Amino acid sequence: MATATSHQSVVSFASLRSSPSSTISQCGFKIDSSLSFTSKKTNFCKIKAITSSVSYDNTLLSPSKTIPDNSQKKSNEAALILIRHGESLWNEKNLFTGCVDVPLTEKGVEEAIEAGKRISNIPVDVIFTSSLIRAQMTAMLAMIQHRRKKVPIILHDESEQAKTWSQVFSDETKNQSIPVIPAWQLNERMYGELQGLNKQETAERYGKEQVHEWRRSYDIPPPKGESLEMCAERAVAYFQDNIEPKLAAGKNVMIAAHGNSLRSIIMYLDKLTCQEVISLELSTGIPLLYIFKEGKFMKRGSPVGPTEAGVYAYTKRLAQYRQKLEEDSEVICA
Ligand SMILES: O=C(O)[C@H](O)COP(=O)(O)O
Repeated sequence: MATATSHQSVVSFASLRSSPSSTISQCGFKIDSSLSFTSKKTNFCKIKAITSSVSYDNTLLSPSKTIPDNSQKKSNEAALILIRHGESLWNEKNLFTGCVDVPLTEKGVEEAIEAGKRISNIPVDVIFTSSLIRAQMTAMLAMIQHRRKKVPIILHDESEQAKTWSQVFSDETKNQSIPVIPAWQLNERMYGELQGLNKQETAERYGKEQVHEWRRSYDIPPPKGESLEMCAERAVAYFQDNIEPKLAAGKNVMIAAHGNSLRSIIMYLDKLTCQEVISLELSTGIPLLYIFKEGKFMKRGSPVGPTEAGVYAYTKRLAQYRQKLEEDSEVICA
């Protein structure tokens, strides 16, 4: 169950963020108002080179015929929902997990369902997840709560055969589906030789400060693992290459990923410094909403519940979408 405290910790952190035009210099990269991300240590071209564009069946993104959904029209505005996966079996055991692929606990399942209720009136046209099961379970469980009742379908593009064998041959069915695009670039940071170790025991062995540095610093990697900076190089580059173009085309996007891959993306969206990102903690299963408009990301906090009026007042488009859902459910109930 999501707690008020965890929600508050995310929201209160927002007040610390720097102004939209701030420049990050302390940690070797600079973000300007055009939201470019360049690394001093790692050339941006190199970042681009390690990511590849996703290819998938675009017809799954085609507009619904039954709901003339404003979210489907070309627009300069779109919703972006970020969700850290629900509690995993290794979160429960307090083990460093990283890229080890463990499922959700029952509590994690409940958190994902609760997250889904919170965003059930917000349009979602395409979902990106990491390639790890805890993020995929979270995305699927959240989407089954959505009032629009579209079916999330994982797009397998690992081989030509996988693509061919998973084709859908009905336009109507495609219109009632949401493509789910898995990407390893959104995976949790690779925790190196800490994977599988108990967090408390590791702190006792190496000292609290050392372990805190490994877990939260920007550029100090855990032994043989990825620092947040290294994780950002793949996660933010993927976001820029594959997710931002969708938002720019007016598609509403949900990303289900991990504590550190999302911290790196939030650092980019909120233009946080490497000092500020140290205190950014993401709770499991708490959705965060951004509005992408005219090339800028506006943080809108965490939707508290499906009926919370405030969220829908953020933009006319969200309000219209919600109203349409209300009208449609009245027709169905009548
Ligand atoms: O990989 C892990 O162990 C967790 O998902 C995130 O861990 P952290 O809070 O130590 O970054």
